[in-house]
Amino acid sequence: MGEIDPAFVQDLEQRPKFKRTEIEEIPVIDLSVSNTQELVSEIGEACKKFGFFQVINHGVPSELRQKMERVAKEFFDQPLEEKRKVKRNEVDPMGYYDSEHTKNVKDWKEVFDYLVLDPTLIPASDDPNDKELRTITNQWPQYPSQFREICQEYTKQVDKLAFKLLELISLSLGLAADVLNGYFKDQISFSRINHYPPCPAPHLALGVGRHKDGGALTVLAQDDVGGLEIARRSDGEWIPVKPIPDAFIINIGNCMQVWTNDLYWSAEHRVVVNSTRERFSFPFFFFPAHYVQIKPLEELLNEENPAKYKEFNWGKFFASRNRSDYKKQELENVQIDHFKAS
Ligand SMILES: O=C(O)CCC(=O)C(=O)O
Ligand SMILES: [Fe+2]
Repeated sequence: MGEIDPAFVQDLEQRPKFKRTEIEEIPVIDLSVSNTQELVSEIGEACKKFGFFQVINHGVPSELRQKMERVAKEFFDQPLEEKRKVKRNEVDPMGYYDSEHTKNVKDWKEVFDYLVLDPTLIPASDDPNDKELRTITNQWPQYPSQFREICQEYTKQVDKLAFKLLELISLSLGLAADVLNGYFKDQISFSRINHYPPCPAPHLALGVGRHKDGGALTVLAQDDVGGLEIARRSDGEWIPVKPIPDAFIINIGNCMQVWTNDLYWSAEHRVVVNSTRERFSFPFFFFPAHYVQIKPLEELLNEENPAKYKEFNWGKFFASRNRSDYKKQELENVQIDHFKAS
């Protein structure tokens, strides 16, 4: 099939196979079960084994989700010059973007990003000696007219769900439900809308190249097209995440892996594209405040389980990740493995 710009072509070993031997499903967890003990133990097992699970009966109204899908399509259906009126750049990192790189290869997608708290304070640069902060704000398009209102309402509900999951995860670690909440008082979380257009060469490109999410958790809605794959913790095999109507996919991010000293797993994942159907997905990246220092939680450490990571500043980690999204760089972007205690 068709030719594509070489900027999108993945290295041979990163290209999707489209051929599967056995398919394992990630756990589907019903948040309405009344037995908290049972619920938290299911969540704990999923966080250890996969770092990924889906939730149903989560309390986010399905009508709101349908509205999100509608305005997302209306926004991305516009001509490029309309979308570029709210284009993000290195100064204004929120808004529309169509040339993100993951692992230095261009992703077959376009995105729209917006903050939960507007304005949000982040470090001015990723230089550890630079103490300066800067304020970032949202950019909203004029059309669709309800876009802003629906996006904000949706994210308010998903943020609530993220706090609920944070508490369930804390309980699953044998800790008080609210031990981690304080880190999110000035959260720098943002929501993204991903649009993956049909691709003439799905065997060469990826919608999003393999990566781990940086924050604490990601709460993701996907439509019915499918394409998300996760690397299984036990053997690295790529397993597809089946679309379930109205479910949210939850994945553990880098901060949670460090807090739990590797007990819970931030799984690598990627998105494969297809030649016939466009796809939309809606991740909410639940990020601590910029000033939070990330390190294994003292309560979980002992002589047999010493800290596997040195502490690092979340804001600087975020700033460094953000910088590498914009252009091809010589080196891999920052990873938690760079903070492993030797
Ligand atoms: O589109 C998806 O299913 C996942 C996207 C993703 O991993 C991301 O935006 O970080
Ligand atoms: Fe991701």
